[in-house]
Amino acid sequence: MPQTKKFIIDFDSTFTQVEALDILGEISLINDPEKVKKLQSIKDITDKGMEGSITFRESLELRLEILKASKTQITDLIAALRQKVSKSFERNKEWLQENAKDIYIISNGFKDFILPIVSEYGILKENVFANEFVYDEAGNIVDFNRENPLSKNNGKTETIKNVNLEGDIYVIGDGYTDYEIKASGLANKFYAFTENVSRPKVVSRADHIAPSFDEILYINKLNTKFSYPKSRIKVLLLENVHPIGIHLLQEEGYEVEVISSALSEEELREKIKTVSILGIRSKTNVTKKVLENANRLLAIGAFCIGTNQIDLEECERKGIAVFNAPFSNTRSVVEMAIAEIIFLMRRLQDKSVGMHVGIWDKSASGSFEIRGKKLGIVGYGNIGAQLSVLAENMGMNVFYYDVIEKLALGNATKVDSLDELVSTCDIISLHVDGRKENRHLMDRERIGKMKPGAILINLSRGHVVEIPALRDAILSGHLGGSAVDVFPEEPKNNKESFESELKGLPNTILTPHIGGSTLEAQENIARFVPGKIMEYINTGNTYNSVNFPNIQLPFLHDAHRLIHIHHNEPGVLAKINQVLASFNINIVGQYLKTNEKIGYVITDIDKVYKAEAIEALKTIPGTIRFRTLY
Ligand SMILES: NC(=O)c1ccc[n+]([C@@H]2O[C@H](COP(=O)([O-])OP(=O)(O)OC[C@H]3O[C@@H](n4cnc5c(N)ncnc54)[C@H](O)[C@@H]3O)[C@@H](O)[C@H]2O)c1
Ligand SMILES: O=C(O)CC[C@@H](O)C(=O)O
Repeated sequence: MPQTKKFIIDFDSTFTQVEALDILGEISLINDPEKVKKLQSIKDITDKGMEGSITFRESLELRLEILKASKTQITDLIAALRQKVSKSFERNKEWLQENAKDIYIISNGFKDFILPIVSEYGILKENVFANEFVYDEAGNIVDFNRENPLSKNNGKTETIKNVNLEGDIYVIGDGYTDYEIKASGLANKFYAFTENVSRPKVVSRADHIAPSFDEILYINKLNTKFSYPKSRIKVLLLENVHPIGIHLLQEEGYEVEVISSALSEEELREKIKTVSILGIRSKTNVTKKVLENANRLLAIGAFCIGTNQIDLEECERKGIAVFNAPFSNTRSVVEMAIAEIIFLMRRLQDKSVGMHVGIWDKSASGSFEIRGKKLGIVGYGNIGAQLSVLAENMGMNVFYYDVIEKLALGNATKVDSLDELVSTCDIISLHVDGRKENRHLMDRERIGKMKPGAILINLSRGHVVEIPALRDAILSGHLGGSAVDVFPEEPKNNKESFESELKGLPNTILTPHIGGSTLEAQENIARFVPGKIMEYINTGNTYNSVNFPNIQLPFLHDAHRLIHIHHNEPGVLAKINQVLASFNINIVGQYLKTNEKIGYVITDIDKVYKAEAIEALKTIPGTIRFRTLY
């Protein structure tokens, strides 16, 4: 059935993210020595007008007086505004084009720049109501058409009266003048549009607060492109995720909450109730107890490599996909390992600390080159293998041990047992993953097997080394030194103090879990992880997921996508297809992948089907989670 609602949309800060006259000011005042002051005045006047504390006509006169703009600058303004259309209108361009006859732009802005922008979204010229500039012969803006009702107070209301619209009329805007349309009885509903700006005086009068245009389409059951409004997807980002990650998720239209530290189990258990996407680093433990409350959670992004802090099995059982950044910080860790090997072999740490308290200890005793020394790498994964290449390039002899078969890079030599590796190498560097079984991999006995004077580096996970045993080995002089970046207990944030038995030991470098903390690495991670999550939410792709069967799906064209996550038990796919057949639904494409615990079935179907079919699919026995994409 064709939709019959009419939408009146405001332009400045609603259809576009910005106030056009502010941008015009940036252009026309570019060479004005008082530009900053004047731009601020324009903004202040705009706000006063929007809040209703000065009349609209006053605000217009005052701003044009400051702007002193010209026709050629309007052309530049149009180019700038094209880049600033609000994301949710951009996302729903097709819908606007298809429903153009029911969309009206009523704005106190100017047709001169509004028409070129909105016409690209199919909006009809005759449905655009706005002011008009008056130019002099040289093309300078000298006034506005004072006869146009929109240049006067209550102009929007007057305009709508003249247009005489019929049917249900919904007003979407961020300003007081938009609310006034509803207040004067000319519209059924007023949606305060808060995607770009939220004005308390306006929001408090709204029938509905709309953080995006998707939201308005969704509540009016007009959503044809997105099955669920992104603004209803709540993201919680913990532990100082790089601002790029925050920005990308906000730009996608999600509601993003940012907390700089990790949360305790109890705090997270409470917070998680309303969260759909959780972003963490290494210090937030996502336990079974936390997950008990995570009923809206679709995905977790570990903005790091390690995922041992997350109960992956429980996530799988609840249909929560987990993604990490397996490569983004590996180079940073390797560079730090190289630096620490040199530092410890030259005892630079102690020398530097001594100098700071006035000790001049010029001696070669206990200081060695790294050239020709034996480096033993435990765990020859992404980090271990890169370290192997760099260390060899610096003249070290590299040996490694891994529990699985790994190709030796360069001249590195694979060793058959960990004990053999630790007892023959001068430096042992740990790069194993954080699985539980690796707890105390370097225990007292194994540390005891290390060569006298050898060095132990741990940049992997805190539980891998038995800390009291390491302390004793250094104090007794059995080991020549150590560098430790990761600890069994780490402070949740930079305000909490650090406690460890390793504090104050000789030739021991202690760092606050910063192996991957370079700006390059954090930026890479902040781009990679949101990218994976958004792909999963938007297309169902699970490629690179840590706990889900990996599927790389084709783009969705002219179909709806059913995403069905179920316990891996016999017959679920058959039941899905039985339901589809019983509702006479045509399958366009179907993809299935399972792992030991779950099955992941993606079915693309023709767009027309009965809503009951979806209900039937949701109730198939064994279903963990079901969602629809279109
Ligand atoms: N300090 C930091 O800031 C920092 C930064 C990034 C990664 N990390 C940690 O570094 C470690 C390595 O990361 P990666 O990306 O190279 O991981 P990876 O998964 O690519 O490699 C780990 C390797 O260790 C091997 N392994 C596991 N247990 C082993 C054992 N008992 N003995 C021998 N080999 C074993 C695995 O088979 C695998 O090849 C992880 O624990 C990760 O969490 C720390
Ligand atoms: O940045 C972090 O918190 C974790 C870094 C590192 O341990 C990782 O797993 O990538």
